[in-house]
Amino acid sequence: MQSASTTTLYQLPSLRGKFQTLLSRTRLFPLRNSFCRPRTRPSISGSGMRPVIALSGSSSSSLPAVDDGFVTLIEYLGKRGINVEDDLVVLLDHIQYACKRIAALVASPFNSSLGKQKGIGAAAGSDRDAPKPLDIVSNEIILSSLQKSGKVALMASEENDAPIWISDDGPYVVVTDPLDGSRNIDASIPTGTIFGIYKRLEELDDLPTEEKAMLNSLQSGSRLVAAGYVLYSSATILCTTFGSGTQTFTLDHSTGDFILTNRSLEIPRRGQIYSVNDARYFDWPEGLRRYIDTIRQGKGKYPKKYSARYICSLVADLHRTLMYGGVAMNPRDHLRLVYEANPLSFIVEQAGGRGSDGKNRILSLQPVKLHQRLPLFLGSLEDMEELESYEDVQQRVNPGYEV
Ligand SMILES: O=P(O)(O)OC[C@H]1O[C@](O)(COP(=O)(O)O)[C@@H](O)[C@@H]1O
Repeated sequence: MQSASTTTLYQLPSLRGKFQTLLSRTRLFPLRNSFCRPRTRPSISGSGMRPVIALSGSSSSSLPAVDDGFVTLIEYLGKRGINVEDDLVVLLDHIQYACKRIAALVASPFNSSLGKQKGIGAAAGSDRDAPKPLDIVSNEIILSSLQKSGKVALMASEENDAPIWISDDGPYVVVTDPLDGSRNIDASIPTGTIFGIYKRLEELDDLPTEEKAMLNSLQSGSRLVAAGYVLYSSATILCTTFGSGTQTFTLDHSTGDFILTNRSLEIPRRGQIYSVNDARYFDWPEGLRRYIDTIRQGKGKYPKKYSARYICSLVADLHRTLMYGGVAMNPRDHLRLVYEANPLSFIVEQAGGRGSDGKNRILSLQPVKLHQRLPLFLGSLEDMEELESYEDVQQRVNPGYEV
């Protein structure tokens, strides 16, 4: 029997009619090609292990020389950079602003008055004057920025049961997890914002709002035109893709700008690190146990003993994996396809890696529910191939864990 994560929208009888209509109205060519100039991957940035500032006057750069050697996010996106559509530049400008506000919030000494943890003060929604948890505040910050951008038709967020329709003529759809890893925030463990950007499906404009909002939110990850995450850690790092490689920008606190630090982040083909919550070992399927036991002992295809690293904060675990290689995983049905797995898989693929549910390429899955959960494996190409060769790696026993 097919699992929920591999059932296509088309196969669900209740949605089949709507999906047929959707398909007949939807252009089938990849939308992202219309947003970016042809892929250029200048060699200035090195392997991705050590981000470098883009220097002016580099002969290998396709960007024009700049006076001081610094390129901001907006300059990078604009006409003198990779030249994405103006609407997308405006949208990214608003998203980066929201993320800077969230960065300030998570680092603020006044957070206790905001109630970092769910459950401090009254639960969200039960008391108008109660302090709100930071993930709810972050959600409001992002929503407000998207509304002000004038470029967004709808936002679908982890924090809202249903997608929020913003504007009939906004050209984009934004999916987001506004503050992932927030369960760790009282300990100042890194957190992150994840976002993915689609084109609004104009073919659906005549449908009732609720219906078109849901169908727009359930677009396959293969239709993403851009995706990104922001890591709130010792540095605040914005990692993006517009379908032509993966770039990182680091927040310069002195100017408030995200500065390009790596214009072509490439994940090593093979790492020596696995990242998983291995307290769950006895709930894992046999294939996953064998895989982890093998690489731990240095008996896998790469004959070195692997190390374990697990922060339990998805963006941080992924960022380290992109930098150093290896595989980051959560084998149980926990992480969400629409606003976590899809944007992050797009980024990983654009960096030369792979995103999978243990069997299928994430970007080939058709979401059927906004908050659909699935096992998630992200990492270096060779590590991912080796892991998937064990076949039985999806954790079916998922009792729900307290911590
Ligand atoms: O409990 P597990 O299975 O280790 O899951 C940890 C994962 O859950 C997350 O905290 C997200 O979970 P929530 O969406 O419930 O906050 C990730 O940041 C982290 O990678």
